[in-house]
Amino acid sequence: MAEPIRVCITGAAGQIGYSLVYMVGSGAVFGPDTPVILHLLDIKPMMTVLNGVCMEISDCALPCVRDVIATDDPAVAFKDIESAFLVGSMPRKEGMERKDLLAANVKIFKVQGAALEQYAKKSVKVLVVGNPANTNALICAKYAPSIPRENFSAMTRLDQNRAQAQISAKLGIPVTDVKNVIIWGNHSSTQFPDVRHASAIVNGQTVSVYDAIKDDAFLKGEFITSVQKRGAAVIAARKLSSAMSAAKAACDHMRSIWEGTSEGHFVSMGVFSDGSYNLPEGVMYSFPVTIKDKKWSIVQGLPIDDFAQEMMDKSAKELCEERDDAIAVCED
Ligand SMILES: NC(=O)c1ccc[n+]([C@@H]2O[C@H](COP(=O)([O-])OP(=O)(O)OC[C@H]3O[C@@H](n4cnc5c(N)ncnc54)[C@H](O)[C@@H]3O)[C@@H](O)[C@H]2O)c1
Ligand SMILES: O=C(O)C[C@H](O)C(=O)O
Repeated sequence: MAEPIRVCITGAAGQIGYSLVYMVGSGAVFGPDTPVILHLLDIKPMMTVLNGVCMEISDCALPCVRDVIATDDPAVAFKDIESAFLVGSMPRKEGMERKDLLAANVKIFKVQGAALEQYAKKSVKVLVVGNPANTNALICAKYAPSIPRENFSAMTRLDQNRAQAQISAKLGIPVTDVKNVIIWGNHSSTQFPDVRHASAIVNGQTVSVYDAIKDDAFLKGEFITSVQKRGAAVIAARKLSSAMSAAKAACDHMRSIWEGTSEGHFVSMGVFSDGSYNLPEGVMYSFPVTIKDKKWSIVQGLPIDDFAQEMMDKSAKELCEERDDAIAVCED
Protein backbone atom coordinates (compact mmCIF):
# COMPACT_ATOMS: atom_id res chain seq x y z
CA MET A 1 0.00 0.00 0.00
CA ALA A 2 1.05 3.61 -0.69
CA GLU A 3 1.83 6.20 2.01
CA PRO A 4 -1.34 7.59 3.67
CA ILE A 5 -2.72 10.92 2.48
CA ARG A 6 -3.95 13.40 5.08
CA VAL A 7 -7.37 14.62 3.96
CA CYS A 8 -9.38 17.29 5.75
CA ILE A 9 -13.17 17.51 5.60
CA THR A 10 -14.71 20.56 7.27
CA GLY A 11 -18.33 20.54 8.38
CA ALA A 12 -17.84 16.83 8.94
CA ALA A 13 -20.76 16.61 11.37
CA GLY A 14 -23.16 18.07 8.78
CA GLN A 15 -25.28 16.56 6.04
CA ILE A 16 -22.74 16.55 3.20
CA GLY A 17 -20.03 15.50 5.63
CA TYR A 18 -22.02 12.41 6.56
CA SER A 19 -21.91 11.08 2.98
CA LEU A 20 -18.49 12.49 2.14
CA VAL A 21 -16.52 10.88 4.97
CA TYR A 22 -17.81 7.48 3.90
CA MET A 23 -17.03 8.03 0.22
CA VAL A 24 -13.49 9.28 0.89
CA GLY A 25 -12.93 6.50 3.41
CA SER A 26 -14.10 3.87 0.95
CA GLY A 27 -11.39 4.75 -1.58
CA ALA A 28 -13.69 6.51 -4.06
CA VAL A 29 -11.36 9.52 -4.40
CA PHE A 30 -7.74 8.51 -3.89
CA GLY A 31 -8.15 4.89 -4.95
CA PRO A 32 -8.64 1.63 -3.09
CA ASP A 33 -4.89 1.19 -2.53
CA THR A 34 -4.24 4.58 -0.96
CA PRO A 35 -4.75 4.81 2.79
CA VAL A 36 -6.17 8.05 4.18
CA ILE A 37 -5.90 9.81 7.51
CA LEU A 38 -9.16 11.70 7.91
CA HIS A 39 -8.93 15.11 9.60
CA LEU A 40 -12.50 16.04 10.51
CA LEU A 41 -13.26 19.63 11.51
CA ASP A 42 -16.46 21.05 12.92
CA ILE A 43 -17.38 23.68 15.50
CA LYS A 44 -17.31 23.02 19.26
CA PRO A 45 -21.10 22.55 19.77
CA MET A 46 -21.02 19.77 17.14
CA MET A 47 -18.29 17.68 18.79
CA THR A 48 -20.73 15.13 20.26
CA VAL A 49 -22.32 14.61 16.85
CA LEU A 50 -18.88 14.39 15.25
CA ASN A 51 -17.94 11.76 17.81
CA GLY A 52 -20.94 9.73 16.63
CA VAL A 53 -19.74 10.05 13.02
CA CYS A 54 -16.32 8.78 14.14
CA MET A 55 -17.97 5.77 15.81
CA GLU A 56 -19.73 4.98 12.54
CA ILE A 57 -16.53 5.35 10.49
CA SER A 58 -14.91 2.85 12.84
CA ASP A 59 -17.91 0.52 12.53
CA CYS A 60 -17.67 0.64 8.72
CA ALA A 61 -14.25 -1.11 9.07
CA LEU A 62 -13.02 0.70 5.96
CA PRO A 63 -9.72 -0.75 4.73
CA CYS A 64 -8.47 2.66 3.45
CA VAL A 65 -8.97 4.52 6.72
CA ARG A 66 -5.67 4.49 8.62
CA ASP A 67 -6.66 7.03 11.30
CA VAL A 68 -9.32 9.63 12.13
CA ILE A 69 -8.61 12.96 13.84
CA ALA A 70 -11.77 14.79 14.94
CA THR A 71 -11.33 18.35 16.16
CA ASP A 72 -12.72 21.86 16.46
CA ASP A 73 -9.25 23.38 16.05
CA PRO A 74 -8.22 24.39 12.49
CA ALA A 75 -4.55 24.14 13.53
CA VAL A 76 -5.03 20.41 14.12
CA ALA A 77 -7.43 19.90 11.23
CA PHE A 78 -5.14 21.48 8.62
CA LYS A 79 -1.79 20.17 9.91
CA ASP A 80 0.19 18.71 6.98
CA ILE A 81 -2.89 17.99 4.90
CA GLU A 82 -2.60 17.36 1.16
CA SER A 83 -6.27 17.59 0.28
CA ALA A 84 -9.07 19.68 1.77
CA PHE A 85 -12.81 19.56 1.24
CA LEU A 86 -14.09 22.84 2.69
CA VAL A 87 -17.75 22.14 3.30
CA GLY A 88 -18.39 23.59 6.77
CA SER A 89 -20.67 26.63 6.48
CA MET A 90 -24.35 27.51 6.57
CA PRO A 91 -26.63 26.12 3.81
CA ARG A 92 -29.41 28.26 2.30
CA LYS A 93 -33.10 27.80 3.12
CA GLU A 94 -36.08 27.91 0.78
CA GLY A 95 -36.48 31.30 -0.94
CA MET A 96 -32.82 32.34 -0.56
CA GLU A 97 -30.19 32.73 -3.28
CA ARG A 98 -26.75 31.28 -2.49
CA LYS A 99 -25.21 34.76 -2.43
CA ASP A 100 -27.50 35.59 0.52
CA LEU A 101 -25.11 33.37 2.51
CA LEU A 102 -22.13 35.56 1.74
CA ALA A 103 -22.22 37.69 4.87
CA ALA A 104 -22.57 34.63 7.12
CA ASN A 105 -20.08 32.34 5.38
CA VAL A 106 -17.29 34.31 3.80
CA LYS A 107 -15.50 35.04 7.09
CA ILE A 108 -15.23 31.28 7.72
CA PHE A 109 -13.20 31.03 4.51
CA LYS A 110 -11.05 34.00 5.46
CA VAL A 111 -10.15 32.33 8.77
CA GLN A 112 -9.64 28.93 7.15
CA GLY A 113 -7.46 30.45 4.38
CA ALA A 114 -5.21 31.91 7.06
CA ALA A 115 -5.10 28.55 8.89
CA LEU A 116 -4.29 26.65 5.66
CA GLU A 117 -1.48 29.16 5.07
CA GLN A 118 -0.03 28.33 8.48
CA TYR A 119 -0.54 24.59 8.79
CA ALA A 120 -1.23 22.80 5.49
CA LYS A 121 1.32 21.47 3.01
CA LYS A 122 2.02 24.05 0.30
CA SER A 123 0.96 21.45 -2.26
CA VAL A 124 -2.50 21.07 -0.66
CA LYS A 125 -5.41 20.93 -3.11
CA VAL A 126 -8.38 22.84 -1.69
CA LEU A 127 -11.91 22.28 -2.94
CA VAL A 128 -14.47 24.79 -1.69
CA VAL A 129 -18.01 23.41 -1.47
CA GLY A 130 -19.58 25.83 1.05
CA ASN A 131 -21.70 28.51 -0.63
CA PRO A 132 -21.32 30.89 -2.29
CA ALA A 133 -18.59 28.48 -3.38
CA ASN A 134 -16.78 30.48 -6.09
CA THR A 135 -16.39 33.60 -3.98
CA ASN A 136 -15.55 31.69 -0.79
CA ALA A 137 -12.75 29.95 -2.72
CA LEU A 138 -11.46 33.31 -3.93
CA ILE A 139 -11.36 34.65 -0.37
CA CYS A 140 -9.80 31.48 1.01
CA ALA A 141 -6.96 31.72 -1.53
CA LYS A 142 -6.48 35.43 -0.82
CA TYR A 143 -5.76 34.68 2.85
CA ALA A 144 -3.35 31.82 2.01
CA PRO A 145 -0.87 33.74 -0.17
CA SER A 146 1.98 31.22 0.06
CA ILE A 147 -0.15 28.40 -1.34
CA PRO A 148 -0.30 28.60 -5.15
CA ARG A 149 -3.67 30.05 -6.09
CA GLU A 150 -4.08 27.34 -8.72
CA ASN A 151 -4.44 24.89 -5.79
CA PHE A 152 -7.86 26.37 -4.94
CA SER A 153 -11.00 25.49 -6.82
CA ALA A 154 -14.75 25.78 -6.32
CA MET A 155 -17.32 23.08 -6.93
CA THR A 156 -19.54 23.27 -10.01
CA ARG A 157 -19.27 19.53 -10.59
CA LEU A 158 -22.72 19.00 -9.12
CA ASP A 159 -24.12 21.28 -11.84
CA GLN A 160 -22.13 19.37 -14.45
CA ASN A 161 -23.47 16.06 -13.15
CA ARG A 162 -27.02 17.44 -13.14
CA ALA A 163 -26.69 18.66 -16.73
CA GLN A 164 -25.16 15.36 -17.85
CA ALA A 165 -27.93 13.38 -16.16
CA GLN A 166 -30.61 15.50 -17.87
CA ILE A 167 -29.10 14.95 -21.30
CA SER A 168 -28.75 11.23 -20.73
CA ALA A 169 -32.43 11.03 -19.68
CA LYS A 170 -33.54 13.05 -22.69
CA LEU A 171 -31.59 10.80 -25.08
CA GLY A 172 -32.35 7.59 -23.17
CA ILE A 173 -28.65 6.67 -22.92
CA PRO A 174 -26.37 5.90 -19.96
CA VAL A 175 -24.96 8.95 -18.21
CA THR A 176 -21.44 7.71 -18.99
CA ASP A 177 -22.21 8.07 -22.71
CA VAL A 178 -22.51 11.86 -22.40
CA LYS A 179 -19.28 13.85 -22.28
CA ASN A 180 -17.98 17.41 -22.20
CA VAL A 181 -21.05 19.24 -20.90
CA ILE A 182 -19.75 22.60 -19.62
CA ILE A 183 -20.77 24.76 -16.69
CA TRP A 184 -19.61 28.34 -17.20
CA GLY A 185 -19.54 30.93 -14.42
CA ASN A 186 -20.92 30.97 -10.93
CA HIS A 187 -22.46 28.12 -8.90
CA SER A 188 -25.66 30.15 -8.83
CA SER A 189 -28.77 30.73 -10.87
CA THR A 190 -26.71 32.75 -13.40
CA GLN A 191 -24.53 29.77 -14.34
CA PHE A 192 -24.54 28.74 -17.99
CA PRO A 193 -24.90 24.99 -18.59
CA ASP A 194 -23.67 24.59 -22.18
CA VAL A 195 -23.98 21.49 -24.38
CA ARG A 196 -22.70 23.08 -27.62
CA HIS A 197 -19.39 21.24 -27.23
CA ALA A 198 -20.78 18.04 -25.73
CA SER A 199 -21.03 14.68 -27.44
CA ALA A 200 -23.03 11.53 -26.80
CA ILE A 201 -22.95 7.92 -27.93
CA VAL A 202 -26.27 7.19 -29.64
CA ASN A 203 -26.85 3.85 -31.38
CA GLY A 204 -23.11 3.16 -31.19
CA GLN A 205 -22.16 6.45 -32.93
CA THR A 206 -20.53 9.48 -31.31
CA VAL A 207 -22.67 12.49 -32.19
CA SER A 208 -22.98 16.09 -31.04
CA VAL A 209 -25.54 16.46 -28.23
CA TYR A 210 -27.03 19.44 -30.05
CA ASP A 211 -27.62 17.40 -33.21
CA ALA A 212 -28.89 14.40 -31.25
CA ILE A 213 -31.47 16.42 -29.30
CA LYS A 214 -32.43 18.69 -32.22
CA ASP A 215 -34.41 21.04 -29.97
CA ASP A 216 -32.91 24.51 -29.78
CA ALA A 217 -35.80 25.84 -27.68
CA PHE A 218 -35.30 23.13 -25.05
CA LEU A 219 -31.51 23.48 -24.95
CA LYS A 220 -31.65 27.27 -24.68
CA GLY A 221 -34.64 27.27 -22.33
CA GLU A 222 -35.92 24.53 -20.04
CA PHE A 223 -32.62 22.64 -19.94
CA ILE A 224 -30.67 25.68 -18.76
CA THR A 225 -33.20 26.89 -16.21
CA SER A 226 -33.74 23.46 -14.71
CA VAL A 227 -29.99 23.02 -14.08
CA GLN A 228 -29.72 26.59 -12.75
CA LYS A 229 -32.61 25.99 -10.34
CA ARG A 230 -32.00 22.36 -9.42
CA GLY A 231 -30.50 23.18 -6.02
CA ALA A 232 -33.62 25.20 -5.12
CA ALA A 233 -35.87 22.37 -6.35
CA VAL A 234 -34.08 19.89 -4.06
CA ILE A 235 -34.49 22.28 -1.12
CA ALA A 236 -38.19 22.73 -1.88
CA ALA A 237 -38.66 18.95 -1.90
CA ARG A 238 -36.38 17.88 0.96
CA LYS A 239 -36.52 21.04 3.07
CA LEU A 240 -32.78 20.53 3.19
CA SER A 241 -30.17 21.27 0.55
CA SER A 242 -28.62 18.55 -1.57
CA ALA A 243 -26.21 16.34 0.33
CA MET A 244 -25.68 12.88 -1.22
CA SER A 245 -25.30 14.33 -4.73
CA ALA A 246 -23.10 17.16 -3.40
CA ALA A 247 -20.79 14.67 -1.66
CA LYS A 248 -20.61 12.54 -4.83
CA ALA A 249 -19.76 15.62 -6.91
CA ALA A 250 -17.06 16.68 -4.42
CA CYS A 251 -15.51 13.21 -4.75
CA ASP A 252 -15.69 13.41 -8.57
CA HIS A 253 -14.01 16.83 -8.48
CA MET A 254 -11.14 15.80 -6.19
CA ARG A 255 -10.66 12.50 -8.05
CA SER A 256 -10.34 14.43 -11.33
CA ILE A 257 -7.55 16.50 -9.71
CA TRP A 258 -5.80 13.39 -8.42
CA GLU A 259 -6.19 11.19 -11.50
CA GLY A 260 -6.30 13.83 -14.25
CA THR A 261 -8.72 13.90 -17.16
CA SER A 262 -8.62 11.35 -19.93
CA GLU A 263 -7.79 12.21 -23.56
CA GLY A 264 -10.58 14.21 -25.18
CA HIS A 265 -12.48 14.77 -21.92
CA PHE A 266 -12.84 17.92 -19.89
CA VAL A 267 -14.57 18.74 -16.61
CA SER A 268 -15.89 22.00 -15.15
CA MET A 269 -14.61 23.67 -12.00
CA GLY A 270 -14.39 27.15 -10.57
CA VAL A 271 -10.78 28.30 -11.03
CA PHE A 272 -8.93 31.63 -11.17
CA SER A 273 -9.96 33.39 -14.35
CA ASP A 274 -7.02 34.41 -16.51
CA GLY A 275 -9.24 36.43 -18.84
CA SER A 276 -9.91 33.52 -21.23
CA TYR A 277 -13.04 33.90 -23.39
CA ASN A 278 -13.06 37.68 -22.78
CA LEU A 279 -14.10 37.12 -19.17
CA PRO A 280 -12.82 39.25 -16.30
CA GLU A 281 -9.69 38.23 -14.39
CA GLY A 282 -9.63 38.04 -10.61
CA VAL A 283 -12.75 35.96 -10.00
CA MET A 284 -13.21 32.21 -9.54
CA TYR A 285 -15.07 31.36 -12.71
CA SER A 286 -16.19 27.88 -13.72
CA PHE A 287 -14.44 26.88 -16.94
CA PRO A 288 -13.97 23.61 -18.79
CA VAL A 289 -10.52 22.32 -17.77
CA THR A 290 -8.24 19.41 -18.55
CA ILE A 291 -6.03 18.15 -15.72
CA LYS A 292 -2.58 16.55 -15.79
CA ASP A 293 -0.16 15.98 -12.90
CA LYS A 294 -2.73 17.63 -10.57
CA LYS A 295 -2.61 20.89 -12.60
CA TRP A 296 -5.58 22.22 -14.52
CA SER A 297 -5.56 24.12 -17.81
CA ILE A 298 -8.53 25.99 -19.19
CA VAL A 299 -9.70 24.46 -22.48
CA GLN A 300 -8.98 27.11 -25.12
CA GLY A 301 -10.41 27.90 -28.51
CA LEU A 302 -13.99 26.66 -28.15
CA PRO A 303 -16.23 28.60 -30.55
CA ILE A 304 -18.60 30.84 -28.56
CA ASP A 305 -21.70 32.34 -30.19
CA ASP A 306 -23.46 35.54 -29.12
CA PHE A 307 -26.04 33.71 -27.00
CA ALA A 308 -23.29 31.89 -25.07
CA GLN A 309 -21.12 34.99 -24.60
CA GLU A 310 -24.08 36.91 -23.20
CA MET A 311 -24.83 34.11 -20.71
CA MET A 312 -21.15 33.84 -19.74
CA ASP A 313 -20.83 37.61 -19.25
CA LYS A 314 -23.93 37.74 -17.04
CA SER A 315 -22.48 35.22 -14.62
CA ALA A 316 -19.11 37.01 -14.68
CA LYS A 317 -20.83 40.26 -13.72
CA GLU A 318 -22.46 38.56 -10.73
CA LEU A 319 -19.09 37.11 -9.66
CA CYS A 320 -17.44 40.54 -9.81
CA GLU A 321 -20.20 41.95 -7.59
CA GLU A 322 -19.89 39.04 -5.15
CA ARG A 323 -16.10 39.51 -5.02
CA ASP A 324 -16.46 43.19 -4.16
CA ASP A 325 -19.06 42.44 -1.47
CA ALA A 326 -16.91 39.66 -0.01
CA ILE A 327 -13.81 41.85 0.18
CA ALA A 328 -15.84 44.53 1.94
CA VAL A 329 -17.17 41.97 4.47
CA CYS A 330 -13.67 40.62 5.15
CA GLU A 331 -12.16 44.08 5.61
CA ASP A 332 -14.93 45.13 8.01
N1 LIG B 1 -21.08 23.85 -4.29
C1 LIG B 1 -22.10 23.02 -4.25
O1 LIG B 1 -22.46 22.42 -5.28
C2 LIG B 1 -22.85 22.73 -2.98
C3 LIG B 1 -23.78 21.70 -2.94
C4 LIG B 1 -24.49 21.46 -1.76
C5 LIG B 1 -24.26 22.25 -0.64
N2 LIG B 1 -23.34 23.24 -0.70
C6 LIG B 1 -23.04 24.07 0.48
O2 LIG B 1 -22.28 23.27 1.40
C7 LIG B 1 -22.41 23.84 2.72
C8 LIG B 1 -22.71 22.74 3.74
O3 LIG B 1 -23.96 22.17 3.48
P1 LIG B 1 -24.59 21.05 4.45
O4 LIG B 1 -25.88 20.68 3.86
O5 LIG B 1 -23.57 19.99 4.74
O6 LIG B 1 -24.84 21.92 5.75
P2 LIG B 1 -25.06 21.42 7.27
O7 LIG B 1 -25.63 22.56 8.02
O8 LIG B 1 -25.75 20.11 7.30
O9 LIG B 1 -23.56 21.16 7.76
C9 LIG B 1 -22.63 22.19 7.84
C10 LIG B 1 -21.67 21.83 8.93
O10 LIG B 1 -20.65 22.82 8.93
C11 LIG B 1 -20.34 23.09 10.28
N3 LIG B 1 -19.65 24.37 10.38
C12 LIG B 1 -20.17 25.61 10.45
N4 LIG B 1 -19.20 26.51 10.58
C13 LIG B 1 -18.03 25.84 10.59
C14 LIG B 1 -16.68 26.22 10.70
N5 LIG B 1 -16.32 27.50 10.87
N6 LIG B 1 -15.74 25.25 10.67
C15 LIG B 1 -16.08 23.96 10.53
N7 LIG B 1 -17.34 23.53 10.43
C16 LIG B 1 -18.31 24.47 10.45
C17 LIG B 1 -21.70 23.04 10.99
O11 LIG B 1 -21.54 22.91 12.39
C18 LIG B 1 -22.30 21.83 10.32
O12 LIG B 1 -21.97 20.64 11.01
C19 LIG B 1 -23.50 24.90 2.59
O13 LIG B 1 -22.89 26.18 2.45
C20 LIG B 1 -24.23 24.52 1.31
O14 LIG B 1 -24.90 25.60 0.73
C21 LIG B 1 -22.63 23.50 -1.84
O1 LIG C 1 -28.72 24.99 -3.77
C1 LIG C 1 -28.12 24.99 -2.68
O2 LIG C 1 -28.21 25.91 -1.89
C2 LIG C 1 -27.25 23.82 -2.35
C3 LIG C 1 -26.30 23.50 -3.44
O3 LIG C 1 -25.54 24.61 -3.82
C4 LIG C 1 -26.97 22.85 -4.63
O4 LIG C 1 -26.70 23.26 -5.76
O5 LIG C 1 -27.73 21.89 -4.43
